[in-house]
Amino acid sequence: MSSAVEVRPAAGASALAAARTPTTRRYLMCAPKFFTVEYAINPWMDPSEPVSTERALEQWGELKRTYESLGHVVEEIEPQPGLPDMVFAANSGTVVHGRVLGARFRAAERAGEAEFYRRWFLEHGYRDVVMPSNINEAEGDFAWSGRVLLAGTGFRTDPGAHAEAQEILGVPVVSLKLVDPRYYHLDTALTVLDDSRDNPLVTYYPDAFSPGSQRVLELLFPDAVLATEADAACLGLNGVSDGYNVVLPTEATALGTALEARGFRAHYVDISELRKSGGGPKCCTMELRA
Ligand SMILES: CN(C)C(=N)NCCC[C@H](N)C(=O)O
Repeated sequence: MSSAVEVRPAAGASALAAARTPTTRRYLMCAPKFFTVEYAINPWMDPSEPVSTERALEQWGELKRTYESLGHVVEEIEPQPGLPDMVFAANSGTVVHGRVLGARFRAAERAGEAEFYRRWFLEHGYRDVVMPSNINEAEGDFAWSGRVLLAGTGFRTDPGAHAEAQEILGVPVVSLKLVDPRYYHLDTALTVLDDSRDNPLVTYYPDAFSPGSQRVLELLFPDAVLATEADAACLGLNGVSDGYNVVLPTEATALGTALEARGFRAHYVDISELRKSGGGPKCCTMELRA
């Protein structure tokens, strides 16, 4: 990572606020050129509700420009007709320390996306690219937190994919069980705010997790920012952080305020059209970690 700049919390911020350090990120995104909601594979999707592809493109463009204005590098993959959910790039690969674990989707409707992303990695110089045998929806259920890969299961990613990720990526994996179908992917219930090795921090909505997984999160992240039902219900936990700047859906102002009290800076984007498919900022953003 590069361009580390230490940012001090504003005067008057809570005593819990720490110095935050943003680092430049590389993201892979896919324009929602063919975005529609024509099937329902999660509770947010209603194919009878009208969807504007044009509006989705505008919102996605604003998200991309937000990252660029924060100094991040955004790569793009070509969208493909017939794959309306391909905009959710985070579902198609987990990249940690330059190693890539590809995706295997649970729904037949999304299965075709994985191969386009695999090819993108190979064409962009990635040599260590492994496609999984278990169902694994990539960063939808895998979140790198600096020392361990947090791994969700319960709705999409198979529990067996967690051991596979550990073996292929060579990092410790901690399994977490999701229990609320509205929060079907880990990244709808938890955001990594700081993925530095020495100071990892997350925010999460406890009720989205089984009691055992809640205890694991408490042990791993005793200082975590606990999100409310209202924060989660607008997909507020589908945020993207660079260690200081956190990009959140427009409606997630209460969560944004809580994060600012802890020394982060909230940036809001309207993702209302993409949310009709059950996605938010993080879903549209795969991080390419060197
Ligand atoms: C983090 N990511 C990527 C997500 N949570 N993904 C949104 C996927 C939405 C899609 N309609 C689906 O149901 O698969």
